[in-house]
Amino acid sequence: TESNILDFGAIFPIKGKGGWQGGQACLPAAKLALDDVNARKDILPGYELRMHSNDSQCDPGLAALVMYDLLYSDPQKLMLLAGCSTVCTTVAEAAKMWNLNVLCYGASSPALSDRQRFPYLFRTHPSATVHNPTRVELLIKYGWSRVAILQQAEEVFISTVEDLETRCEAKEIEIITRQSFISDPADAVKNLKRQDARIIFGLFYVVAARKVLCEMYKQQLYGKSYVWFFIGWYEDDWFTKMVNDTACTPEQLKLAAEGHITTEAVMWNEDRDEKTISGMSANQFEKKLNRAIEENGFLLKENRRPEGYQEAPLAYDAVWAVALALNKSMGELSKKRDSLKSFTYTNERIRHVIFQAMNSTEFQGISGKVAFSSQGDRIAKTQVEQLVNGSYQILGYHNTENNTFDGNWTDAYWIDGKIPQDRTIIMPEL
Ligand SMILES: CC1(C)CO[C@@H](CC(=O)O)CN1
Repeated sequence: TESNILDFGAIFPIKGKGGWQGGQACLPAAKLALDDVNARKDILPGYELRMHSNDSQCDPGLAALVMYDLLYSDPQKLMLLAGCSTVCTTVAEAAKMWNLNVLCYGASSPALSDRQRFPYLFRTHPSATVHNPTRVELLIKYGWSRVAILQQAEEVFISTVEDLETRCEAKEIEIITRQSFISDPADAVKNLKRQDARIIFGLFYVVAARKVLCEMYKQQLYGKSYVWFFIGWYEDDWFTKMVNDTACTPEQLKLAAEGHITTEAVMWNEDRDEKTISGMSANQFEKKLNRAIEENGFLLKENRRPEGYQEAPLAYDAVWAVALALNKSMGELSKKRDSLKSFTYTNERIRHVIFQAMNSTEFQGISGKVAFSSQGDRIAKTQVEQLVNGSYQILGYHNTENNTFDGNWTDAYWIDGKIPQDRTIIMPEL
């Protein structure tokens, strides 16, 4: 009966033209989690969790319409899930007017870590700033204190670089120059060369990254005297696939790319065989996910994974976080002879009970330990890789909570075995 059903809304970016269409893998993942939590007798006993979803196409305007429809069509929703930074910004900013907590599984913008604008927002997707403690620790590890930054002029990279600069200053690491470009990096790369930049952080989307590689090749800003840090969530063949969107051949891009280091948030539990709260390991989840993606019609086209495959564990764990928070809230409310069934969009008290429950979330998910900071940000590990002989090798993991590199760290590979210098060393006249 309706009385034992708990409803929440979920907005997925599926058929969009721009932005991230990660709903293609995240919606199937969320459905898998729904089946799993409803099969558990020890979670929300006597209740069934039901998800009402729609497509935002990663468009904030459409998301506002979809959210309005979800809120003004029965049954009433207890909270909202969303993906895409632009959509999460719109939904999280508006939802507070309906006393709804929001959980975003696919939003990386640092701007969302703002409790003033987004008082009831949580994210299972880490902020893009999660790379920065790792970037700084790598500089310290290899003894570099003079670095440069090259970034695309996009909001997510601008605010990430501001956080990176603050962290570098705190560790007395000099940022000799910060170059940005809209779509053509040629002049920015020329300025890096002019300033004799050797250790360079690159923050841009993958299409721009290919253009940067080509400029690195043409301007000879690669090889044994340079260390480039790129973002690690581009697809593995991002610099070898045959698309002629740059003036360089794949071989030239590969030459320029050799040796670069990447950082990325861990979204699949690093121990793929570890049992998680659902009883499944990440490997077992992946098998079920592939079947679920096919059943939802997002075929693994010419076995290319649909967009959002990497983030699917974040959506799966988001539904678990909802179930566990509502379960905890139910317990709290029953002590006061109250229940979630008395939630309304004007009821601040129950919103606060759910917020407190979500705020104290901590469980082992498919994406690793799920826990939130005081701004609702996902606390996550990062993975460090290096491109060696054309393929990515994992160097290790960085635990950003205690700021340590995990146990089995593999040292980086340097041409002629020498760590590149961060500046030209003027040898004194002997
Ligand atoms: C790692 C990435 C690709 C960063 O963008 C996220 C989407 C967004 O922030 O809009 C999805 N995950």
